[in-house]
Amino acid sequence: MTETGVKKTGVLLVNLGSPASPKTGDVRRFLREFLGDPRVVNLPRPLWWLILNLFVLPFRPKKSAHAYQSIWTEQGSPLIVFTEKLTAKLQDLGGAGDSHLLIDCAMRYGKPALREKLQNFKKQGVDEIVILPLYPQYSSTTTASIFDVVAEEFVSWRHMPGLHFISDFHQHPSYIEALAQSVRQHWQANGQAELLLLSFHGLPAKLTEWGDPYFHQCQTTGRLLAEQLGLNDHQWKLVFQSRFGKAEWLKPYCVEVLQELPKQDVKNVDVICPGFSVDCLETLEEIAIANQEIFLAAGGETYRYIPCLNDSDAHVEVMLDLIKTVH
Ligand SMILES: C=CC1=C(C)c2cc3[nH]c(cc4nc(cc5[nH]c(cc1n2)c(C)c5CCC(=O)O)C(CCC(=O)O)=C4C)c(C)c3C=C
Ligand SMILES: [Fe+2]
Ligand SMILES: [Fe+2]
Repeated sequence: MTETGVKKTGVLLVNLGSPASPKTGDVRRFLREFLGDPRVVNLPRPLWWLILNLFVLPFRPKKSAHAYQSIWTEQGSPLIVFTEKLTAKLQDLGGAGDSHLLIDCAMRYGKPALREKLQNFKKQGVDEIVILPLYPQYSSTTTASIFDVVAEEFVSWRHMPGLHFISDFHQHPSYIEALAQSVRQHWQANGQAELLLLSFHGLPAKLTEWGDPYFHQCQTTGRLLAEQLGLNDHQWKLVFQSRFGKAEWLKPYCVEVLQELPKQDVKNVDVICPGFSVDCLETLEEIAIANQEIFLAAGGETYRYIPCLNDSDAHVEVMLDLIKTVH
């Protein structure tokens, strides 16, 4: 509690995280932590332990390290740099005249560690904590995994603060409007392609049967964004990217659609990734570089990637609106 008796609130933006560096060893450490999370891979533990240690960790890190090297910046991983810049802007705008509001960010895997940031809030004597996962659409593999760590940390706290957990914002009007504004700006600068492709990170298809609402939330985001932009059904399409492993994932697969489109005489596309709050490996390397090459090789002519909301003012407004809904 502050001297004036006003409640002190800590707001934590939480993102997935990145390796400490794009070197193979650091990428292996990161993938071991990430892929070892039972929320991310649901297989029976002993079976997955064998697959992970015999077939994934000896090979995947080298390939992923190469991909990370292609997007790494002087300041570090784009995902962490953008998340930190967004947080800094939010501190300036939202935190300023509101000294009882502490705003910070953390990563679910790697550093800055989520539990350390929660302990910081504890030291500062917060009365309430707002956890804001930077995943617009809820998934058990991402959002729930953040909750698991928060819950684990609280086990050892004698005095647990109030807790607000923002489980998704897939249809929040500010988020939809910020996306629409970003698309309109892109069209003004580059012209409008025949098709707007909305690409979301994929998931094993079984998770939807088991009750994960991610697929439906992606569809809702897509429909609302298309409505906001006044697009008819032929002018946009929703796809899923970043398939991992051999199981069936959510469809349609982004890569397959990009290979088919030129055959259907659709040769110009704009691509946006509304399921990612900030640009990262999966958008900058996979979508903006690798998938562009696939589309052009299949006969496509223009392929333009629309960046994530990143640290834009519109994104800061989305975050402030979300915090206002609970604080
Ligand atoms: C079983 C595997 C995976 C599931 C399920 C999964 C879900 C999922 N992931 C994101 C967001 C991101 N994933 C990122 C990287 C990444 N994802 C997987 C696997 C699964 N993701 C791997 C193995 C990797 C590492 C890179 C690689 O080897 O390909 C990232 C980027 C991190 C960065 O540092 O830039 C993000 C972001 C979501 C939203 C999601 C489910 C909805
Ligand atoms: Fe306040
Ligand atoms: Fe992922």
